[in-house]
Amino acid sequence: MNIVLIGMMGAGKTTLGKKIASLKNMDFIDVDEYIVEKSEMSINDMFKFGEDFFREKETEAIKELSCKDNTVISCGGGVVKRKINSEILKQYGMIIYIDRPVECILKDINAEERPLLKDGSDKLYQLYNERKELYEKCCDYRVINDEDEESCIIKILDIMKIENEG
Ligand SMILES: Nc1ncnc2c1ncn2[C@@H]1O[C@H](COP(=O)(O)OP(=O)(O)O)[C@@H](O)[C@H]1O
Ligand SMILES: O=C(O)C1=C[C@@H](OP(=O)(O)O)[C@@H](O)[C@H](O)C1
Ligand SMILES: [Mg+2]
Repeated sequence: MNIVLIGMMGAGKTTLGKKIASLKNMDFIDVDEYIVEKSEMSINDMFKFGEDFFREKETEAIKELSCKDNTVISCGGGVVKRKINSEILKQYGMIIYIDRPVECILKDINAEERPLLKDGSDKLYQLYNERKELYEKCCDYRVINDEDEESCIIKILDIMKIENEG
């Protein structure tokens, strides 16, 4: 059984995914880190070739993860933009949407590391509005992450417990 984390950039997918995996003795894969390692290029550099260049690599990476089991897979925020990605991820396991308010995200995010935010943080509100329906449609569970990391981890562990018992 795999856990797939989706949600906006800065929602906490990478941070929470690592912690959940370690607490539950599961493997951890961050799709962005996987792509960066494989292509030996930073995400920022990939975006210099256009967003599609990165999205192709993202779809390729997701396809390659099909052999995974007992793994927490943290995706990049834009993974739901391509229907094919959502379809593949649904087969991998339980999809949890980490829904963190944009105001909270803005306190933590380093916009320089996120190429899509180069035009300013208003862009984050725009992306949130564009994507929230896609996240909701793609997920099995939605977790509101508006407190500290620990509170969100407890919510995710509760969902995993319910799934295991059910
Ligand atoms: N409640 C919270 N949940 C997750 N991350 C949080 C929380 N509060 C603060 N943070 C910080 O916000 C940042 C989230 O970034 P990251 O895990 O890279 O998100 P994502 O992978 O979704 O883009 C981290 O620096 C993390 O320490
Ligand atoms: O939302 C997006 O389109 C993106 C989110 C990033 O991942 P995180 O959500 O882990 O920050 C990364 O994949 C890339 O910068 C594009
Ligand atoms: Mg991440």
